[in-house]
This record gives sequence, C-alpha cells and structure tokens, in this order.
Amino acid sequence: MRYAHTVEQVRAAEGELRQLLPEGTLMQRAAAGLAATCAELLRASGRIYGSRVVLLVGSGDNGADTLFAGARLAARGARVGAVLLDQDRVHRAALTAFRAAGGVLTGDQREGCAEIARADLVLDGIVGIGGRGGLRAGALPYLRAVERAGVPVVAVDLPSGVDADTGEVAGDAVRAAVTVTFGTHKPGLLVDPGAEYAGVVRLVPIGIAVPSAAVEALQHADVAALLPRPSGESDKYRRGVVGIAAGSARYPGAAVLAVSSALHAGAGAVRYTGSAAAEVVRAHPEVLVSDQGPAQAGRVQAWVVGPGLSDGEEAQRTLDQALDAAVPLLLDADALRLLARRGPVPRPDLLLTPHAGEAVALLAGAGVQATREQVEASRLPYARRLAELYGCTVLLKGSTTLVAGPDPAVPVRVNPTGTPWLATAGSGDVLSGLAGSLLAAGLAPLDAGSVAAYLHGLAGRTASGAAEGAPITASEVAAALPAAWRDVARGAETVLSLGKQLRIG
Ligand SMILES: NC(=O)C1=CN([C@@H]2O[C@H](COP(=O)(O)OP(=O)(O)OC[C@H]3O[C@@H](n4cnc5c(N)ncnc54)[C@H](OP(=O)(O)O)[C@@H]3O)[C@@H](O)[C@H]2O)[C@@H](O)CC1
Ligand SMILES: [K+]
Repeated sequence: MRYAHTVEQVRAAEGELRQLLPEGTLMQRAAAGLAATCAELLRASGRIYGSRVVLLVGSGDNGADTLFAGARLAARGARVGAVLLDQDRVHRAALTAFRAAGGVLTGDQREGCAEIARADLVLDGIVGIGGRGGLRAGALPYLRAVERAGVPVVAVDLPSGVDADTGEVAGDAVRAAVTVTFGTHKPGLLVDPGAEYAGVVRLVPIGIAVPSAAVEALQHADVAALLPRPSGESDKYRRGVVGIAAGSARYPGAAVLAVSSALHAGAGAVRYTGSAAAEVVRAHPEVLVSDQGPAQAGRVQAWVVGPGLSDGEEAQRTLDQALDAAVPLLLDADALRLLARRGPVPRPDLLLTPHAGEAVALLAGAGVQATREQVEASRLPYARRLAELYGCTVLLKGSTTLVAGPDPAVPVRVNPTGTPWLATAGSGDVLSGLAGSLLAAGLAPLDAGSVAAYLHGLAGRTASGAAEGAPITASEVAAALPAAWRDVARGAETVLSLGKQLRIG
C-alpha cells in the first residue's frame, strides 16, 4: 500500500520527532535524499561534475531543503546557481552552506532566466507543504523560462502550486519530471490534477511516524490479497452470483459489456435481467437471463444496476426492486441519475460509480450545487463529500479514479493504474460489471471498487500496449481482464518467493 497524509498529520509527526533529534536533522535527511535523486538524474544524462543546476528558492523550509541539496551537488562539482524569490527572507544557515560549497546566487530576473535556459536540471523549492493559494506572480517569469527551455524539473516535496492535501491547482503550477517527497506521500501527489504535475514520485523516508493515512493507493500485493479465490468446496453460489440489470433497446451493448466483465471477475455465475437478453445470451451463453426485473430474477449475492438502462418508468421499477433486495448493490450510469432524483438512500452496502457529470447530478440530488469543472478540479473533496452525503461508498471515475467510503476516518483509495486510453465508450460498463462481480464474491464496497479500478486500469494498459499505447475498445479491455488478474496474482507470488529467499516471508 502506498499511503498519503495531510499537511496537518505531517506537521504533527514532524513536531514530535524534532524534539528527539538534534536541530536540523530532518532537513538534512530530506536534503540528502533530494541531492541523491538529482545526482542520479544528472549521471543518467551525462555527469555531475560540470553539469548546470538552477535552484528556485522560496522563503520557507522548502527553499532551505533545496539550498542544502544544492550545496551537496555543488560539493560534487556541479555548477549550481540559486534564484532567491524573496531576497529578504531566506533560510540563513542553508544559504551559508550553499555558498560555502561553491553555489552562487544568480543576479536579476534576466540573468536567472538565462541560467535556466542553459541548465541541465532545475529544482523547484519555491514552496512546499506551507503553500497557500496559487503560485505568486514573482515565480512566474522563472516558470515560463523553464517551460521555454524544456529543462527537467525536480520538485522538492511537491510541485509548487499544487495543493498538498487535495491535488487542486489554482492557476499556475510547476510541472515536474520527478517529485522527491519527504516522510510520506501527500494526497495531492496521487490525485489529479496535482498528480499530473508531479511526474514520477520518489519518497525519501526521514523517520517520521505518521498515523492512519488520509489517502492510500493499492499495489499489486494488496490487490492479490483481496482477489477472491475459489477453494475445493466452492460452488457457484459460494463463489457469488452477480445480477446485472442493464441495457435497453437503445443500448443493448452496455449490458453485454457489463456481463462480459462480470464473467471475468470472480463471481460463480451471472444473472441478467433486462431487454437485451437475446444479445447477452448470444455473446455469453453461460449467462442466466430473464426480462422480469430483479425481484423475479432469482438468487444473487449482489446487483449491478444502470449501464445503458435508460431512465423511464421501467428503469425506475428496476432500481426500486434492486434497492429492495437485501444484497449489496452497485449503481452506475442511468441508475445514478434516477437515484439523484430521489436523493440519498443511506446504505453501507451501496457502491455508486459516477463520472464527474453524474457526480454533479448526485450532488444536486443532495442539495449541493457544483459544476463538472469544479468536480474535476477538486476530485478528492467531492468524492468524500458525495460518500458522506449518500452514506455509502463512492467510486469517482476519471483521470485518477477515487474510492471514498462514508466514514471520513477511513482513507480514500486512489487508483494508481490506468491509461488515458480508457476514456472510451463502454469502459464504465466494464468497470461496473467487474466491481459488481467482486461485491458478489464478498468484497466490501471499498475493496470491490478499488480492486475493480485497479484491474480495469491494468487491463486497459495491457490492451493498449506498453508506453504510449494505442486506442482501445471497451470489449478489448474486458477481454484483457484475465491477463490483468494473472499479472496481479503472479506479482504477489514473486514478492512472496522473494520474501522466502530473504527469509522475511
Ligand atoms: N514537515 C516536515 O516533516 C519536514 C519539512 N521539510 C520541508 O519544509 C517544507 C515546509 O516548510 P515551511 O513550513 O517553511 O513551508 P514552505 O512550504 O516552505 O512554504 C512557506 C513559505 O512560502 C511562502 N508561501 C506560501 N504560499 C506561497 C505561494 N503560494 N507562493 C509562494 N510562496 C508562498 C510563505 O510566505 P508567506 O505566506 O509568509 O509570505 C512561507 O515563507 C516542506 O515542504 C519540506 O520541503 C523538510 O525540511 C523535512 C521535514
Ligand atoms: K516545491
């Protein structure tokens, strides 16, 4: 698991540790880790000796970390120049160390920008977890110079301009190739739009002990541990039967896609009810179909309602019946719009899977006005808000998919897999079938949603191909699910056997 903590949590943990250590220890640990990463990057593209590095130094401790790291690089022969964004407010000890190691201060703004144009690497130490609001005007000319030169940036602790707690970006922010963060991840490094500015994130442990995380990201081993596995005694009911109420005359394909991914996701059987039964059976003869609605469809351990359902009276009846069934329930697409009309139905076994537009409708259904743009820009706060308002688990789809439970003390899960190519028609139908199948197999809504998002993202990458990838269809994503599943399971086995070799397993 990858954990992220809020600024308040980091400050509290740092405060405790600081009392036990000699003055400046944490900052030196941070600077050493930062310098090591910069040295690695410089070495990879040439050599450290004689390379040109420019530091953008703000008035707080983020700037101080940067100066101390700059001193270490200067001591190894790099030509390091520092732009002080506030001449009168700079960490004195850090500046002294920087100069003593051979670092120089750049002159006026023109000279600073000229240095940036020649640089091999720029360090962004403008502001860290103490930042408030967007970047201030004084930093902008340097930001523009960095963009013009296309020089790689290492962000110190987090890219300046990104809100550490939420990932929100108000106005301009630094775009980093690498972010070296200290002690723990910050939510803004894992959640878009902030995550997009952070590049590759490297964590430097500095010894602080942080409590329960605000945000966490599953990794292969976590997902492997949560995947349902049939045992010798399993029959289809013990493995879980998932019911899917989806599709309409206009959108039969949504039903086929949701069913297809549900079949690949661990449930023992899939029941389908709706008007696309003929299409579903043609594509998947193993599915039990009916057109009588959830109440008459037979026993299931979870319902998925919504993909391609349309929003007429029949759809409303379908939703009502599924809400009456005493089993976990996933609502997606049209079912979310129907739910928004009636407002929250607090149920801990309910999983909602909106994209930003559907989130806007759900928020409105609970009396909160917001625009799609606002939800996209503040994904983390809105995901939490929706989960609290609706008293259930919410999976907010999008550039970084988030899964928030109704209890604010439980960390929000942020999905680390995926590819922009997944933004394709039918992709959401695949995700809902997958998550519903996992619910039926017995996973809690938070686990079902986050494991589904993880596998969905991996399958998207597999279908799309390595690196830049290529366009994919939702059917291809569904077809790639077994490969993603195997990849996760195999990864965990590798870790286990490595653990045994090292005698830690
Ligand atoms: N905690 C830890 O465990 C450890 C933390 N460490 C490091 O300390 C960093 C936090 O340092 P910090 O508290 O001094 O705050 P920091 O981020 O430098 O910013 C505050 C300064 O910036 C200014 N400023 C504010 N907003 C701004 C804006 N939008 N744009 C521009 N400027 C803005 C603000 O000025 P003011 O608002 O007063 O005018 C103030 O002077 C942390 O990120 C990490 O790098 C490590 O050393 C190891 C242990
Ligand atoms: K920074």
